[in-house]
Amino acid sequence: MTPQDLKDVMSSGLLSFPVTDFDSNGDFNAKGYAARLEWLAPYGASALFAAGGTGEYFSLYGEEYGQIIKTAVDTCRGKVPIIAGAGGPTRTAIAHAQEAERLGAHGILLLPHYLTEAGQEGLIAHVEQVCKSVKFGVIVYNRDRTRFTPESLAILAERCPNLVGFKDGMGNIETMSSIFMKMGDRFAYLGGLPTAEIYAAAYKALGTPVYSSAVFNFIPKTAMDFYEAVRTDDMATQHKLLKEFFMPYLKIRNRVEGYGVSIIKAGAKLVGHGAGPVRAPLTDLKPSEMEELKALIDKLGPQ
Ligand SMILES: O=C([O-])C(=O)C[C@H](O)[C@@H](O)C(=O)[O-]
Repeated sequence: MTPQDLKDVMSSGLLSFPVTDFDSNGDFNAKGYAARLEWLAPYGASALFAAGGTGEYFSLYGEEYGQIIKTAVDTCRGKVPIIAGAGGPTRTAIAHAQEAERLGAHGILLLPHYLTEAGQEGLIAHVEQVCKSVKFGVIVYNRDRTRFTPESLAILAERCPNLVGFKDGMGNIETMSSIFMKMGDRFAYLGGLPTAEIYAAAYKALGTPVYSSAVFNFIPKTAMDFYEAVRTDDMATQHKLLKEFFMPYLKIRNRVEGYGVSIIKAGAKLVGHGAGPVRAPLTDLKPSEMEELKALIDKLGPQ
């Protein structure tokens, strides 16, 4: 897939980030992961991000990365494009980006670098080195310590023709608006804040209607229904789902840092597609929280 093809894929529809399956020892469970992707692929997401944030990229080790990307690419070939997460230190991000390309992924999402603060010049060098290490398309993820100004993105767009996408995980309307006004259709834009449904209508009003859904992992039909309601400006359906599901869901999610991922694995377990425990430093939901989440899911009806 060329970078332009990746940009086209990212320009419409709902995208999602599958969780990564671990067995009871906490090791990668390729069989479970393949079954998960087989289950999710027909629901109509435009692309799936393997080993992204919700896929616990930050907890992966050694050869697991390649095993996860290979499983995703092999399982979804001909069904749905696979964009691989890659991030951390520049050299790690490059090694993973190149491995993902070799394994047949359709592009990468460049996740934040590790720990340290960095100025714009350094961030530009980081992204440029990763982009230049591969031929396929790159989407940059604006989050945490890796935050870009519109000017930095313009420099990167000039230097890196294969940088085709911008995923926002910050939710700063002024920044997002300035970036969109400066870069226009040079990038495809992805609203990717945790539980992106909450921001979907606002981002659409800014001119960037595409978003990624983590809840797609356990309520794929509702996630697609919500996306359709955003696409068609059906505010009644959006408000009903926000009120009845997403707002009480946020109350559980916001109880503990890191629950943004844990609650997705909890939901997958509750709907019979368990992906095993999260890895430390994340923690799993407590039994009483599982009960609360189950009650919310049950109200939505069959998926
Ligand atoms: O890195 C990640 O997993 C994300 O931020 C994507 C999620 O799908 C996010 O958009 C969400 O939680 O809905």
